[in-house]
Amino acid sequence: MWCSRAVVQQAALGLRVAQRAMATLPRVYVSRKVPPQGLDILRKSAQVQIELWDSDDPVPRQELLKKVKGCDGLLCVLTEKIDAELLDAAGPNLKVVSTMSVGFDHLSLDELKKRGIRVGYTPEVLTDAVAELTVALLLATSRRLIEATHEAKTGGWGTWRTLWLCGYELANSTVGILGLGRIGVAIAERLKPFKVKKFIYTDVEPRPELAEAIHAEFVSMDELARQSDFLAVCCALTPDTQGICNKNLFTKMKNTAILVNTSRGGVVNQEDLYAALSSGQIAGAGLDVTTPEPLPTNHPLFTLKNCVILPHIASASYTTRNAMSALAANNLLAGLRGDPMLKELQL
Ligand SMILES: O=CC(=O)O
Repeated sequence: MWCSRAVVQQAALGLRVAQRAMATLPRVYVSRKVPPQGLDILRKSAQVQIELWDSDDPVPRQELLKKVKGCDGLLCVLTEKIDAELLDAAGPNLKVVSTMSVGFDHLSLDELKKRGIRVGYTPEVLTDAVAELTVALLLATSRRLIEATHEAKTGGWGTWRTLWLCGYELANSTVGILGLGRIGVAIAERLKPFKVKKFIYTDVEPRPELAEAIHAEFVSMDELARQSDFLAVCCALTPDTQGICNKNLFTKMKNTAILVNTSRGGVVNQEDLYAALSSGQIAGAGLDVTTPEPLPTNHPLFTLKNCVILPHIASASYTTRNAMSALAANNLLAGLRGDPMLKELQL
Protein backbone atom coordinates (compact mmCIF):
# COMPACT_ATOMS: atom_id res chain seq x y z
CA MET A 1 0.00 0.00 0.00
CA TRP A 2 1.27 3.48 -0.90
CA CYS A 3 1.54 6.01 1.96
CA SER A 4 2.68 9.58 1.65
CA ARG A 5 5.63 10.66 3.72
CA ALA A 6 3.35 13.03 5.64
CA VAL A 7 1.05 10.17 6.65
CA VAL A 8 3.99 8.09 7.88
CA GLN A 9 5.37 11.03 9.87
CA GLN A 10 1.93 11.63 11.38
CA ALA A 11 1.64 7.97 12.46
CA ALA A 12 5.14 8.00 13.98
CA LEU A 13 4.30 11.14 15.90
CA GLY A 14 1.08 9.57 17.17
CA LEU A 15 2.99 6.53 18.33
CA ARG A 16 5.55 8.66 20.18
CA VAL A 17 2.78 10.64 21.89
CA ALA A 18 1.07 7.39 22.96
CA GLN A 19 4.38 5.96 24.22
CA ARG A 20 5.08 9.14 26.19
CA ALA A 21 1.56 9.06 27.72
CA MET A 22 2.04 5.40 28.60
CA ALA A 23 5.39 6.14 30.24
CA THR A 24 3.73 8.57 32.64
CA LEU A 25 1.19 5.98 33.88
CA PRO A 26 1.76 4.46 37.36
CA ARG A 27 4.11 1.49 37.24
CA VAL A 28 2.90 -1.78 38.64
CA TYR A 29 4.80 -4.98 39.26
CA VAL A 30 2.80 -8.22 39.23
CA SER A 31 4.90 -10.84 40.96
CA ARG A 32 3.24 -13.95 39.50
CA LYS A 33 1.30 -15.09 36.46
CA VAL A 34 -2.10 -14.48 38.04
CA PRO A 35 -5.28 -15.91 36.46
CA PRO A 36 -6.49 -14.19 33.27
CA GLN A 37 -9.41 -12.21 34.76
CA GLY A 38 -7.08 -10.16 36.92
CA LEU A 39 -4.52 -9.54 34.19
CA ASP A 40 -7.28 -8.49 31.74
CA ILE A 41 -8.59 -5.95 34.22
CA LEU A 42 -5.16 -4.41 34.65
CA ARG A 43 -4.41 -4.40 30.93
CA LYS A 44 -7.78 -3.01 29.85
CA SER A 45 -7.77 -0.31 32.51
CA ALA A 46 -5.24 1.73 30.52
CA GLN A 47 -4.46 3.11 33.96
CA VAL A 48 -1.13 1.42 34.66
CA GLN A 49 2.04 0.15 33.01
CA ILE A 50 2.44 -3.47 33.98
CA GLU A 51 5.50 -5.57 34.40
CA LEU A 52 4.72 -9.21 35.02
CA TRP A 53 6.77 -12.08 36.44
CA ASP A 54 5.29 -14.37 33.82
CA SER A 55 5.71 -17.66 35.62
CA ASP A 56 3.85 -20.08 37.86
CA ASP A 57 6.87 -20.20 40.14
CA PRO A 58 7.78 -17.46 42.61
CA VAL A 59 9.95 -14.61 41.47
CA PRO A 60 13.43 -14.98 43.01
CA ARG A 61 13.84 -12.56 45.91
CA GLN A 62 16.74 -10.64 44.33
CA GLU A 63 14.76 -10.18 41.12
CA LEU A 64 11.74 -8.97 43.09
CA LEU A 65 13.88 -6.47 45.01
CA LYS A 66 15.20 -5.15 41.69
CA LYS A 67 11.86 -5.04 39.91
CA VAL A 68 9.88 -3.20 42.60
CA LYS A 69 12.28 -0.26 42.53
CA GLY A 70 10.33 2.87 41.71
CA CYS A 71 6.99 1.06 41.32
CA ASP A 72 3.73 2.72 42.36
CA GLY A 73 1.90 -0.53 42.94
CA LEU A 74 2.64 -4.16 43.65
CA LEU A 75 0.31 -7.09 43.08
CA CYS A 76 1.68 -10.09 44.96
CA VAL A 77 0.72 -13.53 46.19
CA LEU A 78 1.27 -15.18 49.56
CA THR A 79 4.75 -16.51 48.81
CA GLU A 80 6.24 -13.01 48.68
CA LYS A 81 7.46 -11.57 51.94
CA ILE A 82 6.57 -7.90 51.93
CA ASP A 83 8.85 -6.57 54.63
CA ALA A 84 11.05 -3.56 55.38
CA GLU A 85 13.76 -4.77 53.00
CA LEU A 86 11.33 -4.99 50.11
CA LEU A 87 9.61 -1.72 50.90
CA ASP A 88 12.98 0.04 51.11
CA ALA A 89 13.93 -1.48 47.76
CA ALA A 90 10.67 -0.24 46.24
CA GLY A 91 11.24 3.28 47.50
CA PRO A 92 8.86 6.16 48.15
CA ASN A 93 6.74 5.78 44.99
CA LEU A 94 5.05 2.67 46.30
CA LYS A 95 1.50 3.55 47.28
CA VAL A 96 -0.42 0.28 47.10
CA VAL A 97 0.25 -3.40 47.80
CA SER A 98 -2.51 -5.73 46.70
CA THR A 99 -2.22 -9.35 47.72
CA MET A 100 -4.15 -12.09 45.95
CA SER A 101 -4.92 -13.86 49.23
CA VAL A 102 -7.18 -13.61 52.22
CA GLY A 103 -4.24 -14.28 54.55
CA PHE A 104 -1.82 -11.45 55.16
CA ASP A 105 0.77 -12.95 57.47
CA HIS A 106 3.33 -12.49 54.64
CA LEU A 107 2.92 -8.72 54.91
CA SER A 108 4.68 -6.62 57.55
CA LEU A 109 1.68 -4.48 58.38
CA ASP A 110 3.63 -2.19 60.70
CA GLU A 111 6.13 -1.38 57.97
CA LEU A 112 3.37 -0.76 55.44
CA LYS A 113 1.51 1.47 57.85
CA LYS A 114 4.63 3.43 58.73
CA ARG A 115 5.13 4.23 55.05
CA GLY A 116 1.46 5.08 54.42
CA ILE A 117 1.09 2.25 51.90
CA ARG A 118 -2.45 0.99 51.39
CA VAL A 119 -3.11 -2.74 51.35
CA GLY A 120 -5.75 -4.71 49.46
CA TYR A 121 -6.57 -8.40 50.02
CA THR A 122 -9.15 -10.93 48.82
CA PRO A 123 -11.57 -12.13 51.51
CA GLU A 124 -15.06 -13.51 50.80
CA VAL A 125 -14.53 -14.51 47.16
CA LEU A 126 -12.76 -17.66 48.36
CA THR A 127 -15.04 -18.61 51.26
CA ASP A 128 -17.03 -21.24 49.34
CA ALA A 129 -14.00 -22.92 47.81
CA VAL A 130 -12.11 -23.05 51.11
CA ALA A 131 -15.12 -24.38 53.03
CA GLU A 132 -15.71 -27.03 50.37
CA LEU A 133 -12.09 -28.19 50.44
CA THR A 134 -12.11 -28.25 54.25
CA VAL A 135 -15.08 -30.62 54.20
CA ALA A 136 -13.38 -32.77 51.55
CA LEU A 137 -10.18 -32.92 53.62
CA LEU A 138 -12.10 -33.68 56.80
CA LEU A 139 -13.89 -36.60 55.15
CA ALA A 140 -10.74 -37.84 53.42
CA THR A 141 -9.02 -37.91 56.81
CA SER A 142 -11.83 -39.23 58.99
CA ARG A 143 -12.92 -41.91 56.48
CA ARG A 144 -9.33 -42.73 55.53
CA LEU A 145 -9.81 -42.25 51.80
CA ILE A 146 -6.15 -41.86 50.88
CA GLU A 147 -5.18 -45.03 52.74
CA ALA A 148 -8.12 -46.82 51.18
CA THR A 149 -7.30 -45.93 47.55
CA HIS A 150 -3.68 -46.89 48.22
CA GLU A 151 -4.74 -50.31 49.54
CA ALA A 152 -7.09 -50.86 46.60
CA LYS A 153 -4.36 -50.00 44.09
CA THR A 154 -1.52 -51.91 45.70
CA GLY A 155 -3.10 -55.28 46.47
CA GLY A 156 -3.96 -54.68 50.12
CA TRP A 157 -7.65 -55.30 49.34
CA GLY A 158 -7.71 -58.98 50.26
CA THR A 159 -11.38 -59.28 51.10
CA TRP A 160 -14.16 -57.33 52.81
CA ARG A 161 -13.23 -57.17 56.48
CA THR A 162 -15.37 -56.05 59.37
CA LEU A 163 -13.17 -53.38 60.94
CA TRP A 164 -10.72 -52.76 58.11
CA LEU A 165 -10.24 -49.07 57.27
CA CYS A 166 -12.91 -47.98 59.72
CA GLY A 167 -12.98 -44.31 60.51
CA TYR A 168 -15.13 -41.78 62.31
CA GLU A 169 -18.44 -40.37 61.11
CA LEU A 170 -19.90 -36.92 61.38
CA ALA A 171 -23.39 -38.02 62.40
CA ASN A 172 -24.00 -37.20 66.08
CA SER A 173 -20.59 -35.59 66.41
CA THR A 174 -19.43 -32.33 67.93
CA VAL A 175 -17.55 -30.09 65.53
CA GLY A 176 -15.25 -27.45 66.99
CA ILE A 177 -14.14 -24.36 65.11
CA LEU A 178 -10.98 -22.59 66.16
CA GLY A 179 -11.41 -19.00 64.98
CA LEU A 180 -14.96 -18.26 63.86
CA GLY A 181 -15.16 -16.10 60.76
CA ARG A 182 -16.91 -16.35 57.41
CA ILE A 183 -14.99 -19.52 56.53
CA GLY A 184 -15.81 -21.26 59.82
CA VAL A 185 -19.50 -20.48 59.32
CA ALA A 186 -19.39 -21.74 55.73
CA ILE A 187 -17.75 -24.99 56.87
CA ALA A 188 -20.41 -25.51 59.55
CA GLU A 189 -23.20 -24.83 57.04
CA ARG A 190 -21.81 -27.54 54.79
CA LEU A 191 -21.31 -30.01 57.64
CA LYS A 192 -24.77 -29.59 59.17
CA PRO A 193 -26.52 -31.88 56.63
CA PHE A 194 -24.19 -34.66 57.78
CA LYS A 195 -26.24 -34.60 61.03
CA VAL A 196 -23.64 -32.99 63.24
CA LYS A 197 -25.07 -32.82 66.78
CA LYS A 198 -23.40 -29.66 67.97
CA PHE A 199 -21.11 -26.87 66.80
CA ILE A 200 -18.80 -25.16 69.28
CA TYR A 201 -16.16 -22.52 68.71
CA THR A 202 -13.57 -20.40 70.37
CA ASP A 203 -12.09 -17.06 69.43
CA VAL A 204 -10.62 -14.05 71.21
CA GLU A 205 -14.18 -13.14 72.14
CA PRO A 206 -17.68 -14.47 71.40
CA ARG A 207 -18.94 -13.71 67.87
CA PRO A 208 -22.71 -13.98 68.37
CA GLU A 209 -23.57 -12.37 65.04
CA LEU A 210 -21.76 -15.19 63.21
CA ALA A 211 -22.42 -18.00 65.68
CA GLU A 212 -26.17 -17.49 65.55
CA ALA A 213 -26.37 -18.62 61.91
CA ILE A 214 -24.98 -22.06 62.81
CA HIS A 215 -26.20 -22.28 66.42
CA ALA A 216 -22.64 -22.56 67.63
CA GLU A 217 -21.79 -22.30 71.30
CA PHE A 218 -18.81 -20.22 72.47
CA VAL A 219 -16.47 -22.27 74.67
CA SER A 220 -12.97 -21.94 76.11
CA MET A 221 -9.98 -23.36 74.26
CA ASP A 222 -9.83 -26.20 76.78
CA GLU A 223 -13.49 -27.08 76.25
CA LEU A 224 -12.99 -26.93 72.50
CA ALA A 225 -10.21 -29.48 72.83
CA ARG A 226 -12.17 -31.71 75.21
CA GLN A 227 -15.49 -31.75 73.37
CA SER A 228 -14.57 -31.71 69.67
CA ASP A 229 -14.79 -34.89 67.63
CA PHE A 230 -13.64 -32.83 64.66
CA LEU A 231 -11.64 -29.66 65.12
CA ALA A 232 -11.43 -27.25 62.18
CA VAL A 233 -8.68 -24.65 62.43
CA CYS A 234 -9.86 -21.48 60.73
CA CYS A 235 -8.02 -18.68 62.51
CA ALA A 236 -5.58 -16.23 60.98
CA LEU A 237 -1.89 -16.67 61.79
CA THR A 238 -0.91 -13.94 64.25
CA PRO A 239 1.62 -13.79 67.10
CA ASP A 240 -1.25 -14.95 69.35
CA THR A 241 -2.17 -17.98 67.25
CA GLN A 242 1.37 -19.07 66.31
CA GLY A 243 1.73 -22.70 67.44
CA ILE A 244 -1.58 -22.60 69.32
CA CYS A 245 -2.33 -26.20 68.29
CA ASN A 246 0.36 -27.82 70.38
CA LYS A 247 0.96 -30.56 72.91
CA ASN A 248 -1.10 -28.71 75.46
CA LEU A 249 -4.13 -28.82 73.15
CA PHE A 250 -3.58 -32.32 71.77
CA THR A 251 -3.31 -33.89 75.23
CA LYS A 252 -6.78 -32.56 76.05
CA MET A 253 -8.34 -33.86 72.84
CA LYS A 254 -10.17 -37.16 72.42
CA ASN A 255 -8.18 -40.12 71.08
CA THR A 256 -10.83 -40.36 68.38
CA ALA A 257 -10.61 -36.71 67.32
CA ILE A 258 -9.67 -35.44 63.88
CA LEU A 259 -7.90 -32.11 63.37
CA VAL A 260 -8.22 -30.24 60.07
CA ASN A 261 -6.18 -27.16 59.23
CA THR A 262 -6.90 -25.00 56.19
CA SER A 263 -5.66 -21.71 57.67
CA ARG A 264 -1.89 -21.44 58.02
CA GLY A 265 0.73 -24.03 58.91
CA GLY A 266 2.20 -21.84 61.63
CA VAL A 267 -0.89 -22.27 63.79
CA VAL A 268 0.12 -25.90 64.38
CA ASN A 269 3.24 -27.07 66.19
CA GLN A 270 4.17 -29.87 63.80
CA GLU A 271 6.53 -31.69 66.18
CA ASP A 272 3.76 -31.90 68.76
CA LEU A 273 1.30 -32.95 66.06
CA TYR A 274 3.62 -35.73 64.92
CA ALA A 275 3.87 -36.98 68.52
CA ALA A 276 0.09 -36.80 68.98
CA LEU A 277 -0.63 -38.66 65.75
CA SER A 278 2.01 -41.32 66.13
CA SER A 279 1.13 -42.06 69.75
CA GLY A 280 -2.60 -42.22 69.07
CA GLN A 281 -3.26 -39.16 71.22
CA ILE A 282 -5.55 -38.01 68.41
CA ALA A 283 -6.91 -40.12 65.54
CA GLY A 284 -5.95 -38.13 62.49
CA ALA A 285 -5.06 -34.80 60.94
CA GLY A 286 -5.79 -33.26 57.56
CA LEU A 287 -3.48 -30.41 56.66
CA ASP A 288 -3.80 -28.16 53.64
CA VAL A 289 -1.11 -25.90 55.05
CA THR A 290 2.25 -26.66 56.62
CA THR A 291 5.51 -25.09 57.70
CA PRO A 292 7.41 -24.76 55.49
CA GLU A 293 5.61 -24.92 52.17
CA PRO A 294 6.30 -27.10 50.36
CA LEU A 295 6.81 -29.52 53.22
CA PRO A 296 10.00 -31.50 52.45
CA THR A 297 9.06 -34.95 51.16
CA ASN A 298 11.18 -36.56 53.89
CA HIS A 299 9.22 -34.81 56.65
CA PRO A 300 8.11 -37.28 59.37
CA LEU A 301 4.45 -36.26 58.96
CA PHE A 302 4.50 -37.85 55.50
CA THR A 303 5.28 -41.22 57.09
CA LEU A 304 2.01 -41.30 59.00
CA LYS A 305 -1.04 -43.01 57.54
CA ASN A 306 -3.32 -40.92 59.73
CA CYS A 307 -2.05 -37.62 58.35
CA VAL A 308 -3.41 -36.36 55.04
CA ILE A 309 -1.36 -33.53 53.57
CA LEU A 310 -2.44 -31.34 50.68
CA PRO A 311 -0.29 -28.70 48.94
CA HIS A 312 -2.22 -25.57 50.02
CA ILE A 313 -5.10 -25.87 47.55
CA ALA A 314 -8.11 -24.75 49.61
CA SER A 315 -9.04 -21.88 47.28
CA ALA A 316 -7.92 -23.69 44.13
CA SER A 317 -10.99 -23.71 41.92
CA TYR A 318 -10.86 -21.94 38.55
CA THR A 319 -13.78 -19.70 39.53
CA THR A 320 -12.30 -18.68 42.85
CA ARG A 321 -8.74 -18.11 41.72
CA ASN A 322 -10.03 -15.94 38.87
CA ALA A 323 -12.26 -14.02 41.26
CA MET A 324 -9.31 -13.52 43.60
CA SER A 325 -7.16 -12.16 40.78
CA ALA A 326 -9.95 -9.84 39.64
CA LEU A 327 -10.45 -8.52 43.17
CA ALA A 328 -6.71 -8.06 43.64
CA ALA A 329 -6.50 -6.15 40.35
CA ASN A 330 -9.49 -3.94 41.17
CA ASN A 331 -8.12 -3.25 44.66
CA LEU A 332 -4.82 -2.19 43.14
CA LEU A 333 -6.40 0.11 40.56
CA ALA A 334 -8.73 1.71 43.10
CA GLY A 335 -5.84 2.26 45.50
CA LEU A 336 -3.74 3.90 42.81
CA ARG A 337 -6.64 6.21 41.87
CA GLY A 338 -6.96 7.16 45.52
CA ASP A 339 -10.43 5.57 45.71
CA PRO A 340 -11.67 3.19 48.43
CA MET A 341 -10.67 -0.37 47.60
CA LEU A 342 -13.27 -3.13 47.40
CA LYS A 343 -11.43 -4.99 50.16
CA GLU A 344 -8.84 -3.00 52.04
CA LEU A 345 -7.04 -3.85 55.24
CA GLN A 346 -7.43 -1.14 57.84
CA LEU A 347 -3.89 -0.63 59.11
O1 LIG B 1 -4.25 -19.31 51.77
C1 LIG B 1 -4.80 -18.66 50.95
C2 LIG B 1 -5.10 -17.27 51.08
O2 LIG B 1 -4.68 -16.65 52.07
O3 LIG B 1 -5.78 -16.73 50.21
